[in-house]
Amino acid sequence: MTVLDRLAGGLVVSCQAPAGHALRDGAVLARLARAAVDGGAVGIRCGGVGGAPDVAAVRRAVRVPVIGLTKDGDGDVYITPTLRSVAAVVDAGAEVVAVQATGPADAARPDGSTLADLVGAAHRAGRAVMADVSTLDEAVAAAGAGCDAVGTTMAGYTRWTRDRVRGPDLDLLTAVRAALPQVFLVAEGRYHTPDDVRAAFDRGADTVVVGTAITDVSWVTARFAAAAAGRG
Ligand SMILES: CC(=O)N[C@H](C=O)[C@@H](O)[C@H](O)[C@H](O)COP(=O)(O)O
Repeated sequence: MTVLDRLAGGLVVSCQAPAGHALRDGAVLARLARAAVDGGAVGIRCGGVGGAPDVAAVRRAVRVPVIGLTKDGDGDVYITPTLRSVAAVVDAGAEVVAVQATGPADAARPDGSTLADLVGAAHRAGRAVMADVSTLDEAVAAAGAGCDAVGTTMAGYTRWTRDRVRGPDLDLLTAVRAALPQVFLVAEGRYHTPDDVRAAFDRGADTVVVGTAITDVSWVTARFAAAAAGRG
Protein backbone atom coordinates (compact mmCIF):
# COMPACT_ATOMS: atom_id res chain seq x y z
CA MET A 1 0.00 0.00 0.00
CA THR A 2 1.45 3.39 -0.95
CA VAL A 3 1.38 6.38 1.34
CA LEU A 4 -1.30 7.95 -0.85
CA ASP A 5 -3.40 4.79 -0.60
CA ARG A 6 -3.37 5.33 3.16
CA LEU A 7 -4.85 8.81 2.70
CA ALA A 8 -7.47 7.84 0.11
CA GLY A 9 -11.05 8.28 1.20
CA GLY A 10 -10.16 9.89 4.51
CA LEU A 11 -9.64 13.24 6.17
CA VAL A 12 -6.24 14.91 6.52
CA VAL A 13 -5.94 17.57 9.20
CA SER A 14 -3.57 20.49 8.74
CA CYS A 15 -1.85 21.39 12.02
CA GLN A 16 -0.10 24.68 11.38
CA ALA A 17 0.14 27.98 13.19
CA PRO A 18 1.68 31.15 11.79
CA ALA A 19 4.42 33.07 13.57
CA GLY A 20 3.02 34.86 16.60
CA HIS A 21 0.02 32.55 16.95
CA ALA A 22 -0.52 31.21 20.47
CA LEU A 23 -0.32 27.61 19.18
CA ARG A 24 3.02 28.09 17.35
CA ASP A 25 5.00 25.51 19.24
CA GLY A 26 6.18 22.16 17.95
CA ALA A 27 5.05 20.26 21.03
CA VAL A 28 1.61 21.90 20.94
CA LEU A 29 1.19 21.20 17.22
CA ALA A 30 2.22 17.60 17.83
CA ARG A 31 -0.48 17.33 20.51
CA LEU A 32 -3.01 18.83 18.09
CA ALA A 33 -1.97 16.22 15.53
CA ARG A 34 -2.46 13.41 18.02
CA ALA A 35 -5.89 14.77 18.91
CA ALA A 36 -6.78 14.93 15.21
CA VAL A 37 -5.73 11.31 14.72
CA ASP A 38 -7.79 10.33 17.76
CA GLY A 39 -10.72 11.96 15.99
CA GLY A 40 -10.21 9.95 12.82
CA ALA A 41 -7.68 11.85 10.69
CA VAL A 42 -5.84 9.48 8.34
CA GLY A 43 -3.00 11.94 7.76
CA ILE A 44 -1.54 15.19 9.03
CA ARG A 45 -0.32 18.16 6.99
CA CYS A 46 2.10 20.40 8.87
CA GLY A 47 4.92 22.89 8.71
CA GLY A 48 5.09 26.62 8.20
CA VAL A 49 7.63 29.41 8.24
CA GLY A 50 10.80 27.68 9.40
CA GLY A 51 8.49 24.73 9.95
CA ALA A 52 10.80 21.74 9.55
CA PRO A 53 11.14 21.28 13.34
CA ASP A 54 7.34 21.27 13.60
CA VAL A 55 7.19 18.58 10.91
CA ALA A 56 9.71 16.51 12.86
CA ALA A 57 7.75 16.94 16.10
CA VAL A 58 4.51 15.86 14.44
CA ARG A 59 6.24 12.94 12.69
CA ARG A 60 7.41 11.63 16.06
CA ALA A 61 3.92 12.04 17.59
CA VAL A 62 1.68 10.17 15.12
CA ARG A 63 1.71 6.98 13.07
CA VAL A 64 -0.32 8.25 10.11
CA PRO A 65 1.37 9.71 6.99
CA VAL A 66 2.66 13.26 7.28
CA ILE A 67 2.50 15.82 4.47
CA GLY A 68 5.29 18.25 5.34
CA LEU A 69 6.17 21.73 4.12
CA THR A 70 8.14 24.80 4.93
CA LYS A 71 7.13 28.34 4.06
CA ASP A 72 10.17 30.29 2.92
CA GLY A 73 10.72 33.80 1.65
CA ASP A 74 8.33 36.58 0.73
CA GLY A 75 7.95 35.79 -2.97
CA ASP A 76 4.93 34.47 -4.83
CA VAL A 77 6.20 30.90 -4.46
CA TYR A 78 6.73 30.23 -0.77
CA ILE A 79 5.62 26.66 0.03
CA THR A 80 8.75 24.46 0.05
CA PRO A 81 10.12 26.55 -2.81
CA THR A 82 13.75 25.37 -3.07
CA LEU A 83 15.90 22.24 -3.09
CA ARG A 84 17.12 23.20 0.36
CA SER A 85 13.58 23.40 1.73
CA VAL A 86 12.71 20.03 0.17
CA ALA A 87 15.77 18.54 1.91
CA ALA A 88 14.64 20.05 5.24
CA VAL A 89 11.18 18.50 4.92
CA VAL A 90 12.67 15.16 3.87
CA ASP A 91 15.08 15.23 6.83
CA ALA A 92 12.14 16.01 9.13
CA GLY A 93 10.66 12.68 8.09
CA ALA A 94 7.57 13.65 6.07
CA GLU A 95 6.39 10.87 3.75
CA VAL A 96 4.87 13.44 1.39
CA VAL A 97 6.54 16.74 0.53
CA ALA A 98 4.14 19.57 -0.35
CA VAL A 99 5.56 22.00 -2.92
CA GLN A 100 3.91 25.06 -4.40
CA ALA A 101 3.32 24.57 -8.12
CA THR A 102 1.72 27.84 -9.16
CA GLY A 103 2.64 29.77 -12.28
CA PRO A 104 4.53 28.21 -15.20
CA ALA A 105 5.95 24.77 -14.27
CA ASP A 106 9.32 25.61 -15.82
CA ALA A 107 9.61 28.95 -14.03
CA ALA A 108 12.79 29.29 -12.01
CA ARG A 109 12.37 29.17 -8.25
CA PRO A 110 14.26 31.38 -5.78
CA ASP A 111 17.29 29.06 -6.02
CA GLY A 112 17.04 28.65 -9.81
CA SER A 113 15.58 25.13 -9.59
CA THR A 114 12.43 23.99 -11.40
CA LEU A 115 9.44 22.03 -10.15
CA ALA A 116 10.85 18.91 -11.85
CA ASP A 117 14.13 19.38 -9.93
CA LEU A 118 12.24 19.42 -6.62
CA VAL A 119 10.21 16.36 -7.60
CA GLY A 120 13.42 14.53 -8.54
CA ALA A 121 15.04 15.35 -5.20
CA ALA A 122 12.02 14.18 -3.21
CA HIS A 123 11.66 11.01 -5.25
CA ARG A 124 15.35 10.15 -4.84
CA ALA A 125 14.72 10.37 -1.09
CA GLY A 126 11.77 7.99 -1.46
CA ARG A 127 9.11 10.62 -0.75
CA ALA A 128 5.93 11.41 -2.64
CA VAL A 129 5.22 14.96 -3.82
CA MET A 130 2.00 16.91 -3.44
CA ALA A 131 1.69 19.93 -5.75
CA ASP A 132 -0.17 22.92 -4.30
CA VAL A 133 -1.89 24.58 -7.28
CA SER A 134 -4.44 27.31 -7.96
CA THR A 135 -5.63 26.49 -11.50
CA LEU A 136 -6.34 23.59 -13.84
CA ASP A 137 -3.34 24.47 -16.04
CA GLU A 138 -1.07 24.32 -13.01
CA ALA A 139 -2.52 20.94 -12.04
CA VAL A 140 -1.85 19.54 -15.52
CA ALA A 141 1.69 20.93 -15.49
CA ALA A 142 2.35 19.53 -12.03
CA ALA A 143 1.22 16.07 -13.05
CA GLY A 144 3.45 16.38 -16.11
CA ALA A 145 6.40 17.28 -13.87
CA GLY A 146 5.94 14.03 -11.98
CA CYS A 147 4.04 15.18 -8.90
CA ASP A 148 2.23 12.26 -7.25
CA ALA A 149 -0.70 14.27 -5.92
CA VAL A 150 -2.31 17.57 -6.82
CA GLY A 151 -4.04 19.78 -4.26
CA THR A 152 -6.19 22.85 -4.71
CA THR A 153 -4.39 24.50 -1.78
CA MET A 154 -3.49 27.72 -3.61
CA ALA A 155 -6.88 28.39 -5.25
CA GLY A 156 -7.81 31.91 -4.22
CA TYR A 157 -4.31 32.74 -3.02
CA THR A 158 -2.52 33.58 -6.27
CA ARG A 159 -2.86 36.96 -7.96
CA TRP A 160 -4.76 35.35 -10.83
CA THR A 161 -7.26 33.48 -8.62
CA ARG A 162 -7.68 35.93 -5.76
CA ASP A 163 -11.21 36.98 -6.69
CA ARG A 164 -12.40 33.63 -8.03
CA VAL A 165 -14.16 32.03 -5.07
CA ARG A 166 -14.73 32.81 -1.43
CA GLY A 167 -15.30 29.26 -0.14
CA PRO A 168 -13.73 25.97 -1.21
CA ASP A 169 -13.01 25.82 -4.95
CA LEU A 170 -15.22 22.85 -5.81
CA ASP A 171 -15.30 23.71 -9.51
CA LEU A 172 -11.52 23.39 -9.68
CA LEU A 173 -11.84 19.89 -8.22
CA THR A 174 -14.33 18.95 -10.93
CA ALA A 175 -12.11 20.38 -13.65
CA VAL A 176 -8.96 18.64 -12.43
CA ARG A 177 -10.76 15.32 -12.04
CA ALA A 178 -12.09 15.55 -15.61
CA ALA A 179 -8.71 16.47 -17.09
CA LEU A 180 -6.61 14.10 -14.97
CA PRO A 181 -8.75 11.05 -14.17
CA GLN A 182 -5.81 9.15 -12.64
CA VAL A 183 -4.27 11.86 -10.50
CA PHE A 184 -4.46 11.65 -6.70
CA LEU A 185 -6.60 14.71 -6.05
CA VAL A 186 -6.48 16.60 -2.76
CA ALA A 187 -9.18 19.11 -1.84
CA GLU A 188 -7.65 21.83 0.32
CA GLY A 189 -8.35 25.45 1.11
CA ARG A 190 -11.29 26.88 3.07
CA TYR A 191 -13.05 23.54 3.75
CA HIS A 192 -14.85 24.63 6.90
CA THR A 193 -17.74 22.21 7.39
CA PRO A 194 -18.50 18.46 7.12
CA ASP A 195 -20.80 19.35 4.19
CA ASP A 196 -17.80 20.92 2.41
CA VAL A 197 -15.91 17.65 2.89
CA ARG A 198 -18.78 15.59 1.47
CA ALA A 199 -19.01 17.95 -1.50
CA ALA A 200 -15.30 17.53 -2.22
CA PHE A 201 -15.59 13.75 -2.40
CA ASP A 202 -18.68 14.13 -4.61
CA ARG A 203 -16.55 16.21 -7.00
CA GLY A 204 -13.92 13.47 -7.22
CA ALA A 205 -11.40 14.30 -4.50
CA ASP A 206 -9.35 11.40 -3.13
CA THR A 207 -8.77 13.09 0.21
CA VAL A 208 -9.66 16.39 1.88
CA VAL A 209 -7.39 18.59 4.00
CA VAL A 210 -9.01 20.73 6.70
CA GLY A 211 -6.87 23.13 8.70
CA THR A 212 -8.22 26.37 10.12
CA ALA A 213 -11.71 25.10 10.94
CA ILE A 214 -10.29 22.30 13.11
CA THR A 215 -6.95 23.46 14.48
CA ASP A 216 -7.05 27.27 14.64
CA VAL A 217 -8.63 27.72 18.06
CA SER A 218 -8.46 31.52 17.72
CA TRP A 219 -10.35 31.43 14.40
CA VAL A 220 -13.03 29.10 15.76
CA THR A 221 -13.37 31.17 18.93
CA ALA A 222 -13.73 34.40 16.94
CA ARG A 223 -16.77 32.97 15.16
CA PHE A 224 -18.44 32.09 18.44
CA ALA A 225 -17.36 35.36 20.03
CA ALA A 226 -18.86 37.31 17.13
CA ALA A 227 -22.12 35.45 17.65
CA ALA A 228 -22.05 36.34 21.33
CA ALA A 229 -21.23 39.97 20.64
CA GLY A 230 -23.93 40.30 18.01
CA ARG A 231 -26.64 38.92 20.29
CA GLY A 232 -28.22 42.09 21.45
C1 LIG B 1 -2.55 29.27 1.03
C2 LIG B 1 -1.68 28.62 2.07
O1 LIG B 1 -0.58 29.08 2.31
N1 LIG B 1 -2.21 27.51 2.67
C3 LIG B 1 -1.47 26.84 3.71
C4 LIG B 1 -0.91 25.59 3.21
O2 LIG B 1 -0.33 24.78 3.83
C5 LIG B 1 -2.14 26.79 5.05
O3 LIG B 1 -1.96 28.07 5.62
C6 LIG B 1 -3.63 26.42 5.11
O4 LIG B 1 -4.05 26.54 6.44
C7 LIG B 1 -3.91 25.01 4.63
O5 LIG B 1 -3.82 25.00 3.23
C8 LIG B 1 -5.28 24.44 5.01
O6 LIG B 1 -6.29 25.26 4.53
P1 LIG B 1 -7.45 25.79 5.50
O7 LIG B 1 -6.74 26.38 6.69
O8 LIG B 1 -8.20 26.83 4.68
O9 LIG B 1 -8.34 24.61 5.85
